[in-house]
Amino acid sequence: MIDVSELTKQYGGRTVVDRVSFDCAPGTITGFLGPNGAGKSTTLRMLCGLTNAASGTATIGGTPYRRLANPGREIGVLLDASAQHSGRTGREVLTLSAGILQMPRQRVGQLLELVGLRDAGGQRVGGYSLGMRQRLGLAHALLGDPRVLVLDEPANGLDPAGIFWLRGLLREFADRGGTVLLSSHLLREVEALADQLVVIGDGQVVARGGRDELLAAAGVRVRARDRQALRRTLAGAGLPTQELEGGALLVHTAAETVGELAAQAGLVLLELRAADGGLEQLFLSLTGDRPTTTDQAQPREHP
Ligand SMILES: Nc1ncnc2c1ncn2[C@@H]1O[C@H](COP(=O)(O)OP(=O)(O)OP(=O)(O)O)[C@@H](O)[C@H]1O
Repeated sequence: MIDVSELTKQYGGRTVVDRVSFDCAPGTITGFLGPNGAGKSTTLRMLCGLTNAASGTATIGGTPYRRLANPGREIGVLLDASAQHSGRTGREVLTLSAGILQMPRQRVGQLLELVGLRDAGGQRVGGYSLGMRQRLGLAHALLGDPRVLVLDEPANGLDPAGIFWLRGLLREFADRGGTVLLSSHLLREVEALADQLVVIGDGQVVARGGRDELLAAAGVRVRARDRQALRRTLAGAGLPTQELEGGALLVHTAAETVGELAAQAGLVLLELRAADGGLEQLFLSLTGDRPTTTDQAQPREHP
């Protein structure tokens, strides 16, 4: 369990993280979203004890990162995949860390296999692509068999197959009771992966909650064989509708509610899904910013 409470940070007299609070429960994946410079990385760095907070607290299982006896066994962290020793091989990097974490050496081979670097384990990290460094960073984060993962832009540099693989890996980790917190600009990625969302804009949390519940605010697109009957049914349940192109209706409620009402009324639905834009619309309306919707984000360096 991650618990962030009233976390605040100033740089040069400017508040860049402003009383940020949220928590992440075991078995869930939380997406931490916000435009460039919103304060995501700074928040994650404070959570992982890399930057001091001006005020507020951040704990992992009730303990601040710096007071964890063997942090790598509790929390796996990947904040900057490019910050790895370029002169060592992937296998050496993991073997050194396995020693520090007191993990059995055979775990190194297992993890290289898991992240798809079995054949590249003997190559120097300096020759790795960004996607390979990201995979190595994930192996590193998973090395101590932690219950919590904190990942800053983990999909950066991964190709579509890599992103698909990452999704499965994180979902399985959460399904086994792990807690995942990941930041991303890639809204479609987060939409597909996270069950909880924390949206930050200008240092402040502007929305947080279940993904489905937050997306319901963006509305549902529904199309029935008999549009007028559907409109009457929804209106009868106190749900006003708006006309969309293609004969569809926009309604502000959960898709499940629309489906149930339609079924009760014996209506045939031809389409029922989150309204176009989904998370992107939500993000824009909350932060007034333009998100990155393709895999173009670049890693940042932190002084
Ligand atoms: N070490 C630092 N010194 C001074 N200002 C900093 C430092 N680190 C971050 N900032 C500033 O704090 C603000 C928040 O930065 P942060 O990196 O946390 O944002 P972010 O949401 O992670 O952005 P991005 O998505 O672009 O990585 C920015 O205005 C940034 O310029």
